[in-house]
Amino acid sequence: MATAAAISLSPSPQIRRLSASIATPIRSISSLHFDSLRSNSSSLRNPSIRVSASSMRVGTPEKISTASFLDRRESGFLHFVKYHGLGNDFILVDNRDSAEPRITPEQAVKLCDRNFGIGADGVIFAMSGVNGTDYTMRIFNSDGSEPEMCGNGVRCFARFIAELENLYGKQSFTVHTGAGLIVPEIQEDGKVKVDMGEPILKASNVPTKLPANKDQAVVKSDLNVDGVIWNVTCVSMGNPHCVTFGNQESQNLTVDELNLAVVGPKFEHHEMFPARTNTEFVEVVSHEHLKMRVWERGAGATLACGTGACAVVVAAVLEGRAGRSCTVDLPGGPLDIEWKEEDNHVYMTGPAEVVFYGSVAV
Ligand SMILES: N[C@@H](CCC[C@H](N)C(=O)O)C(=O)O
Repeated sequence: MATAAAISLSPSPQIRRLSASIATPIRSISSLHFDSLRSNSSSLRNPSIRVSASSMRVGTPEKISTASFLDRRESGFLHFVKYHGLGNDFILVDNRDSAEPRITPEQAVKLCDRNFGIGADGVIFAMSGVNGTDYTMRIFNSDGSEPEMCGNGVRCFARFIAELENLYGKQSFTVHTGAGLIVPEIQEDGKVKVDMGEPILKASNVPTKLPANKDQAVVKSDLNVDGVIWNVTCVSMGNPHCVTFGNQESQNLTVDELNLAVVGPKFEHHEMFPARTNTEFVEVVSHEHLKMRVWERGAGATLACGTGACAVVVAAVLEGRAGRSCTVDLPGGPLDIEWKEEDNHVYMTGPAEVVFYGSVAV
């Protein structure tokens, strides 16, 4: 099977070294016979033990101990677990022994590549807690930028920590993120409910340069995108979101008809968003049911965005389109979102699943 030949070499020696080393994981990962992980962890010590990509079957590695796999510390290798939350997928790295991410943003870009790498929307690092929190979560987007928060990612993070620490049943953790304190709770059914904190509406803190209303928020404002006037509401869930339900041509979007790849980047890089933005395009199905597609800052079209779904419910309430408790359908599946009146916090509930375990030479 071709491996190294498929790797494009970059000009800088550092990146060249990385490119060459990625040749190993591509062969290893594509050749892992996932069912073998259940009963024979020796295949992990020698991932090329099974070399037939055509025989690859993906199974959930129920019996393997994540902790013992990730405990291995051969220099030059990064052991990871790939997770997804409704198809929003991440490479999870045990980084509890260091205050710096174990790979660089440039390496993250390579690993996230869906053709030449592992393939993911981002890399998440599980680190020790600070200021009394249990853990710290950091994340690199697939373009190497570092966002403040990731909703689907923090659900995966909670399940990853539970695996690392051999914890079962209901568990909750305090997690320090760039968006402040986030509290995920693993429920008995395996889903994760996350206290996502309070939404930020003050325009300058979202941040957006769009003119704010008297409450300093941007709600149902006009945004000119290449001559089309969109109605947008801007919400930060620690990271910036621009939520739209329609434009001058179509007051109520049919999201399946959108050409996301064309319109998404125009929002992301719009001059009104100094830190770029995530954008959610939303269709109101009913007062408790919304459907959205997302263009993520630094990752493009993804199958789901947890912070985005939270921002959508906040925007829908502010625009009087929906109630505080909604099911939000994303391309990868539904999330339950509640913006609680009592504490002003947004709560998100949804799944997080292991996809596979792997090692890459870095
Ligand atoms: N998919 C995530 C959001 C990840 C960060 C985002 N791309 C950004 O740059 O803000 C989620 O589930 O929230």
